[in-house]
Amino acid sequence: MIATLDDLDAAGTVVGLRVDINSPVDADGRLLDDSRIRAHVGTISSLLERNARVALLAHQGRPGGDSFTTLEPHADRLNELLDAPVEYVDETHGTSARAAIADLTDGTCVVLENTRFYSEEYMEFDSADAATTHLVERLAPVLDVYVNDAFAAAHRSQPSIVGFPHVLPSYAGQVMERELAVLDDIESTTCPRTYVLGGAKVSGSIDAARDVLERDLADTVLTAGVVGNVFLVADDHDVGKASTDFIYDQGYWDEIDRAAALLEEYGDRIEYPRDVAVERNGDRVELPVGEMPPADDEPAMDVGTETLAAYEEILEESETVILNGPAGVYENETFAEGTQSLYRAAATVETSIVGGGDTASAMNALGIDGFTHVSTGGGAALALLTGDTLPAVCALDNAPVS
Ligand SMILES: Nc1ncnc2c1ncn2[C@@H]1O[C@H](COP(=O)(O)OP(=O)(O)OP(=O)(O)O)[C@@H](O)[C@H]1O
Ligand SMILES: O=C(O)[C@H](O)COP(=O)(O)O
Repeated sequence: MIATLDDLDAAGTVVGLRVDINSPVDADGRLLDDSRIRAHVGTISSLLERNARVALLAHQGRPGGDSFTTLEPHADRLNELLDAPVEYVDETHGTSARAAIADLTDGTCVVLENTRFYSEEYMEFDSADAATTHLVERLAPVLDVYVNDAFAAAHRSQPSIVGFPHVLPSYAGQVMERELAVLDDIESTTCPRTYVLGGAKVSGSIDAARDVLERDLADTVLTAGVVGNVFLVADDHDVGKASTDFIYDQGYWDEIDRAAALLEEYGDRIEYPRDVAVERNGDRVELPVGEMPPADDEPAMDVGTETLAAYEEILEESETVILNGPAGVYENETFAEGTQSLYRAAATVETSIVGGGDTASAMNALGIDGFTHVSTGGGAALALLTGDTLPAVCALDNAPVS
């Protein structure tokens, strides 16, 4: 049984709080979306109001990636959102970081620097070995307890996620608690239950599709995005050179056989696009499957209106819908129609659960709300829906009791 904040005597306690505020940023590192930062305000405020002393741990981006930046903008945004003072230190476990933690007073918070600025954080360990990393060995002695609120990174067995629970009394934060309560209990939702698997996480989506079909969790799986294109190819349709090259370049070519095997076994419960919207000289041109392939330089960027009509009919008959990943390249307004229409239809279903950091950002960008639950996690939500045990949850489950 995982301990929660209800079990923590917070007053005067130095709390190492791991959150996931990994956010879209522009070329200058400015925040483009603060959904994940806002999602953690409840947990942070609750601890500060109870006079805890909070050291915030988080990652931003991946080494070498475009969004691999400092957490200073995140600390500035938290300062705007929280009533209590939020400091920032440009270190994670060095002397300045430990001094900043020692200087905390009741009800104050310091944001430590991006955990992934240190190479060990981007490696995977079991909980015991993670506890021997520099990050954990240097920070644990200056912390009293650890709280993990970073559901969106819960599928990563990295030191800041699984190391501290091996050596400190540990608790789930409010986001972690809420996400597990919803996503780890899909069985209790009512049927017919439809899954919409879109976006670009093809391997995880096919894992999830197989799992929910094998476990009879899904009455229907609707595919869209790159996932939908892979299923089109798996059923011997030619999506055109541009999208075929994209699938290959993303390393998803082997997924086509896995998708074909799923169609073979569960074809009556899997839907893929009947038409796609391709980009032709910058315009949106819809092509029914029977008229494909498009020209070599015309990528399939969205699902078409015929597909949307068919999918929306299935959603109208559904009692529960779980969605992960957008239907198309929603960042480009010309190809946002599929995501907008499909997610608006999904929001009218009795129980609607949205997974995915990108998907949640898409919902905000497109002004779509009304869902029962919007997860902060993409890969983590998919892993949970696939029946995987999340390393973060396993570590919390085995943590020493305070
Ligand atoms: N047909 C398509 N071709 C190429 N890219 C697509 C297509 N459809 C959707 N995408 C891209 O998929 C990306 C989002 O997919 P992803 O699976 O990462 O979503 P997510 O799980 O909600 O996000 P995350 O887990 O990364 O927070 C978007 O950037 C979008 O542009
Ligand atoms: O954005 C996410 O999915 C989480 O923050 C995990 O990030 P990662 O995929 O870079 O580990």
